[in-house]
Amino acid sequence: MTILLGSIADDYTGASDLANTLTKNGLRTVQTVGIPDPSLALPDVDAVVVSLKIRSVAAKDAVAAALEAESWLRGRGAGHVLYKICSTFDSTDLGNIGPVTEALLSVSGGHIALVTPAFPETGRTVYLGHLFVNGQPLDESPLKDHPLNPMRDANLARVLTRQSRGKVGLIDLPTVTDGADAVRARLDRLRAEGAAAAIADAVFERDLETLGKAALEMPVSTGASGLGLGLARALLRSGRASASDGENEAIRPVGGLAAVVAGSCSAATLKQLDAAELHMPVLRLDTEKLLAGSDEISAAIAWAGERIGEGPVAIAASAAPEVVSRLQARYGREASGHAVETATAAIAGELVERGVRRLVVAGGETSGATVDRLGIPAFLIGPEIAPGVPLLRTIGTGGNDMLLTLKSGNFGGEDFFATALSMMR
Ligand SMILES: Nc1ncnc2c1ncn2[C@@H]1O[C@H](COP(=O)(O)OP(=O)(O)O)[C@@H](O)[C@H]1O
Ligand SMILES: O=C(O)[C@H](O)C(=O)COP(=O)(O)O
Repeated sequence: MTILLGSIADDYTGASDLANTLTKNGLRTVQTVGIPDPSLALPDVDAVVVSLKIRSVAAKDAVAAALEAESWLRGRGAGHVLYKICSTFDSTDLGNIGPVTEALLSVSGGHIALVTPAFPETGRTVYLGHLFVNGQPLDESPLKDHPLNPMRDANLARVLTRQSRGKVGLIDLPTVTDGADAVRARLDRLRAEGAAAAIADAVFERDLETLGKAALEMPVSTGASGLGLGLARALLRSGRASASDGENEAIRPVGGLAAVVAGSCSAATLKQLDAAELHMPVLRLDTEKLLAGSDEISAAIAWAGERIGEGPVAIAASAAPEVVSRLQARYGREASGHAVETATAAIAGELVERGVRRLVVAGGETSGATVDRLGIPAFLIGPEIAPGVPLLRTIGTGGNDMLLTLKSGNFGGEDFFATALSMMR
């Protein structure tokens, strides 16, 4: 298998989001979970998105995992590697967007990385280096209350500088509007001034097409699905890739029971759970009792066992910011996050043991913990359920196929869970 484009995603929902965008824009794409075992038969594709769970780990560990994935992707022919980060630039001052970007540059011969989280289709735009989420500055959006990495600064050059060794420059919207040559010239000037990365403005898809065309001439870039759109379209327009119809066997029914497991505490997910409660049983986990040592996992499985034969059920740890803050104040941010992820993953594992074959998971870290617990090696990309969220079909599970949806916390409309379950047969 020789691929054109490789990507290293810092969480699993972000990986499926990007895989969805690449597929929609004509690239045959597969999503792997980490570096696949050599025995795994992957389909012939143009792009591979390697899912890693490195958004919230120590920078040195994120760098090591990313470099291993980069080497695997280059070994399969990837001429360009996109480090896929969150469209809301989820990170803390301790990394990892800066350290991983600089590490990828150091091994690829690249000198400067174009960086943009813009993804206008989902309301993420960048202007003068400032990120806006549905028109709100990042630090005034719900992302300011994220459980693991509250985003308190909309100026991405400042955010990236705080976690990078090199300087961070800006490619402003007028330069982007002047086209790919102007972007390249700006990158050359910034590199000459000692910059290792440049935040690029983007408000419309045409800006992403310009940035993708410019970025593709370099070995590395960093961004969200919007930059993936630009890279895909640049590959097709250059003739290096031929458009695929996106048809594959991902949508073939798997049957079995169905469930939703939610760990995202985003405003979107909380609304989606409230809407789901109108048409399906929803269990809200008591995370205080969970962390105090009560066997909430067994209780949740017993609750599900009484209901799941009648139809899909949802089990959610998700809670409002003030509830999350209380738990974090008592047990610590990282410890409570990890404990809850471990619990929701264990619940998902027990549900699959009891016949669930169609599973919707809400949350990036939550999805990573769950997919790792289920031991899934890779996914085929199915149809889009909502912008940024595709249906996925497992591969490499010995014929015991499952359909999954790994929903980015902030994505999807209020009826997302009903829509996803209706498409997963
Ligand atoms: N009630 C809760 N209290 C504290 N942390 C929680 C609670 N529910 C979920 N979490 C944690 O919050 C984090 C949510 O992150 P993630 O799954 O990536 O969602 P998102 O996609 O919205 O960022 C996870 O670490 C999860 O374990
Ligand atoms: O928003 C994005 O770019 C991706 O979908 C993503 O990274 C989602 O991460 P989350 O933790 O599920 O919000």
